Amino acid sequence: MLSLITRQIPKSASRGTNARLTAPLVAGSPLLRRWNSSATTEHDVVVIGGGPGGYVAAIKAAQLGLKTACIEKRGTLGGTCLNVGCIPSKSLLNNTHLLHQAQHDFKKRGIDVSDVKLNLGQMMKMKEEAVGGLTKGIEFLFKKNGVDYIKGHGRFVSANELEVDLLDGGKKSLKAKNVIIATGSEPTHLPGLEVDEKQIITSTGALSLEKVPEKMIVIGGGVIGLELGSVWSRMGAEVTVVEYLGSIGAGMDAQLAKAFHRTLQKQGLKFKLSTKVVGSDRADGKVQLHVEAAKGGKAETLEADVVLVAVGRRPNTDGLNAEQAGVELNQRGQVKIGDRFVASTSHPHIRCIGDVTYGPMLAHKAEEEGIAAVEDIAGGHGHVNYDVIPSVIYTHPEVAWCGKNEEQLKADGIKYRVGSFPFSANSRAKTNGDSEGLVKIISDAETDRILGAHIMGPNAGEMIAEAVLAMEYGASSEDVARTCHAHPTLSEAFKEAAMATYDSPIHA
Ligand SMILES: Cc1cc2nc3c(=O)[nH]c(=O)nc-3n(C[C@H](O)[C@H](O)[C@H](O)COP(=O)(O)OP(=O)(O)OC[C@H]3O[C@@H](n4cnc5c(N)ncnc54)[C@H](O)[C@@H]3O)c2cc1C
Ligand SMILES: NC(=O)c1ccc[n+]([C@@H]2O[C@H](COP(=O)([O-])OP(=O)(O)OC[C@H]3O[C@@H](n4cnc5c(N)ncnc54)[C@H](O)[C@@H]3O)[C@@H](O)[C@H]2O)c1
Repeated sequence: MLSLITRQIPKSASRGTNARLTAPLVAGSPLLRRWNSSATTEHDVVVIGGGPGGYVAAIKAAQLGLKTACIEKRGTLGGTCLNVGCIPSKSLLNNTHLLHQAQHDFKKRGIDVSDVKLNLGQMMKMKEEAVGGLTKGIEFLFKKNGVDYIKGHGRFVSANELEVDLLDGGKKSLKAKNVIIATGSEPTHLPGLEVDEKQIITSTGALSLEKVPEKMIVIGGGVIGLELGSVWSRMGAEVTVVEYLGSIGAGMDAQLAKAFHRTLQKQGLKFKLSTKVVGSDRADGKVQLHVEAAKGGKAETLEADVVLVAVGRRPNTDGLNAEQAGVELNQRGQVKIGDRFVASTSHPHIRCIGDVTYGPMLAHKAEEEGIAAVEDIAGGHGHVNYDVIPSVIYTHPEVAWCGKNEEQLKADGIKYRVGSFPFSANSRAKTNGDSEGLVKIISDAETDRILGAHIMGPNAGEMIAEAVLAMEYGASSEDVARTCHAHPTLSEAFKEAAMATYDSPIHA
């Protein structure tokens, strides 16, 4: 029986209503006429920052008929994500995966290739082409939607006035009825390790190394460390990940974190968990990294050609002069926001979204917030359901999750049931010879509502969309298990894991 209770709007909705825009803005609506009839040349919305949060907000605002400008200092649009984040890292992840397959996997599949070699220059060129194409694509979207793209560094002069140091010289002043701060984040540095982006690097340097280092140390076993550690390991570097905590994966479900750790070890990555970095030296073209047990004790020195510092990112409000507009930062440097993304109690027309404020530092989270903030400005009800924001680590296998993990539910005292299904019992994964990992679904012990989904496996990043949709609509595990899934697909593993929460799966 399908449980009716699970069809209700999730009580998890944390801001606004579940409907995106309860009062839709259509051409000719009084709200739009009010914006359009404004005689002044000031902008209705000025967005500071052209990353996924900022550029999406700017396009949405223009689509809603608001006169919009977006200030970006980088010289290209797309922010961290398109320029030095999601996109270039995924290009390298995809191509190094293919390289690894060609070198280590093709033979067993009956594909004989010889002399497979890395052409690093060509791989980087393809990455740059992907970045160039996509960033220019946003510029095109700005033109198409009539967003004024202002290239330069923006700062507040007052709550309604901004000044821009233009990239090609000179200054420009803008008046704004509404401002959206979307200035993103920057890599966090570690004291005692001076970043030069050649030997001691951040993720930005790790996307553009000119040769494969023999030995690479990655500080931080979170998302960046594992993705970019995998990239360079596949290209032939000996990679050691030094992680302060006792597990990898920056907060993923503990069972999956253990399985993932074993898988990455099998792929050749080495790990030093519960280990902290206490200093570094440089000599003879090498970096000596001094580490010791996190809780004190055994000390040792590790040596590497390149050290990647991947210990998190910090919100970026440098040179924004935000205090001028009553904007406050918390202890972590994040812009404090209240309801509806409002960033200044004295000036409610100033909003803030994306990495520079609370929440997971993810491009899709920034985008959702960008749209919701603009819908709020336009008089609708912007909404982001923070309980169903997916996370993906794009290694191979991928790891993806959404909602709560077992540790969080235990801490919250919520009774739950777990259903798991291994890809080794999924016909498509077996046929593809790519069956490492599992799907794990956690549902409420009383209502069967899905509370969390955790996947390690091929294409986990695509599969998690099913969990996100199910959770957004408040589905039960049984709803998913009784939904027909095509055969043979990896998604059948998702169905069987759902079945396993309340019954026995068929194929395991
Ligand atoms: C290596 C790496 C890989 C990543 N991979 C993924 C992934 O696969 N999936 C995912 O969801 N997330 C990923 N992320 C995270 C993602 O990039 C960020 O969450 C996302 O870019 C945040 O968007 P944003 O718009 O808030 O900020 P940003 O993308 O940081 O954009 C902010 C922009 O504002 C500009 N700016 C700052 N101050 C000013 C100013 N005063 N005036 C004018 N312009 C200014 C900056 O130049 C920047 O371009 C990755 C990050 C890194 C580093
Ligand atoms: N696929 C993706 O969605 C993706 C990819 C890359 C980055 N990002 C985003 O970028 C952000 C930054 O990524 P990240 O990997 O730098 O941060 P992270 O928070 O994911 O991981 C940082 C890791 O470094 C460890 N650490 C912190 N200080 C340390 C120290 N002194 N010594 C050793 N270990 C230490 C932490 O315990 C943690 O495990 C993340 O919030 C992530 O959401 C997302």
